[in-house]
Amino acid sequence: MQKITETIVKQTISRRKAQSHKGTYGRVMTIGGNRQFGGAIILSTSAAVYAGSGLVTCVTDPINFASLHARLPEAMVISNQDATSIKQLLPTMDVVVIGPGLGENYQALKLLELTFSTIQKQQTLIIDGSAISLIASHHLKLPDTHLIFTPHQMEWQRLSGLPIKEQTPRNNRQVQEKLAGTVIVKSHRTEVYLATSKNNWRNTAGTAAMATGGMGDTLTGIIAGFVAQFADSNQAVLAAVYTHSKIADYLAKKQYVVLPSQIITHLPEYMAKMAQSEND
Ligand SMILES: NC(=O)C1=CN([C@@H]2O[C@H](COP(=O)(O)OP(=O)(O)OC[C@H]3O[C@@H](n4cnc5c(N)ncnc54)[C@H](O)[C@@H]3O)[C@@H](O)[C@H]2O)[C@@H](O)CC1
Ligand SMILES: Nc1ncnc2c1ncn2[C@@H]1O[C@H](COP(=O)(O)OP(=O)(O)O)[C@@H](O)[C@H]1O
Ligand SMILES: [Mg+2]
Repeated sequence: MQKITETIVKQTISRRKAQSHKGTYGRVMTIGGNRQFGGAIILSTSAAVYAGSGLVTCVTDPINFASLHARLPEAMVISNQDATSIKQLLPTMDVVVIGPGLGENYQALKLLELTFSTIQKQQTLIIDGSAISLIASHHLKLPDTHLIFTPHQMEWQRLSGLPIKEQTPRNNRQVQEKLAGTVIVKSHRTEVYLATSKNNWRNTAGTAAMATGGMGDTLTGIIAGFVAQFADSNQAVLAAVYTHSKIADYLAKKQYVVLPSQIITHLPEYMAKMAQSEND
């Protein structure tokens, strides 16, 4: 196992070029948030905006529009029932996140299937939460695109068939090869199995102060923002995993629990610090 450290973050986050605009920094679509789990997609979308994505569009149940906009006027919205707009806009995105708070009912399944049939080869699809559980329970065929799965250990058990005790690096890698995507197995020491490299990676940051609902939803937005902006996708994934946990470690010096929204608020400052020390 290789260690994910701050060096990777410093190598990944570069200073912004003066001659740039929002189009330079990537388009992200976040899909999820039913009536029960609106908070999950608000966290994912907020993390994508605060991580620096140029333009972010959230596809969710319209019941979540007002609460999302009250916290994050920067995000655009589309109703999760508006298949025409989704089909039209999804192919223009660099990165799509699906799953945070999506739920597992019939409507959620249809939205996941629509996403799979609309996504293009050159795009990146981050698959999280309910979307992972739906793929496992309905044995869905995966689309031909750049896939990033972000299961916690229980979701990984559902998707891979490996009980948590048998989730060894060797077994995880075997299933990753079948899925043909990058797999991030989240735990107290998250592991990353990159699709285009044989190296396996383990996070060196993270704290039990992160063990609270919405923490993984937040990670999806950070990964989306980093992949949308930075040239090397593998580096971007590793840097995102570390950044999420490192900000939590910093806040946990003074806090018993760290809230996902606090990590989001601290993203721009941490990223500026990393960009300044780019070549240190
Ligand atoms: N504010 C919100 O709207 C929230 C919505 N959420 C959404 O709720 C849906 C269901 O996700 P959940 O993860 O809650 O439910 P799941 O039923 O998929 O898994 C949760 C259970 O898995 C077990 N588990 C074992 N190892 C674990 C590990 N390493 N990390 C986490 N859990 C582990 C725990 O017993 C835990 O109760 C997802 O769509 C998710 O995005 C959650 O993220 C919680 C917050
Ligand atoms: N004890 C812990 N130590 C380090 N990181 C943790 C710990 N507990 C949770 N995390 C991190 O918090 C996130 C939880 O993700 P997940 O279970 O999907 O949350 P949710 O679905 O509620 O948003 C993961 O990134 C995981 O690595
Ligand atoms: Mg989760």
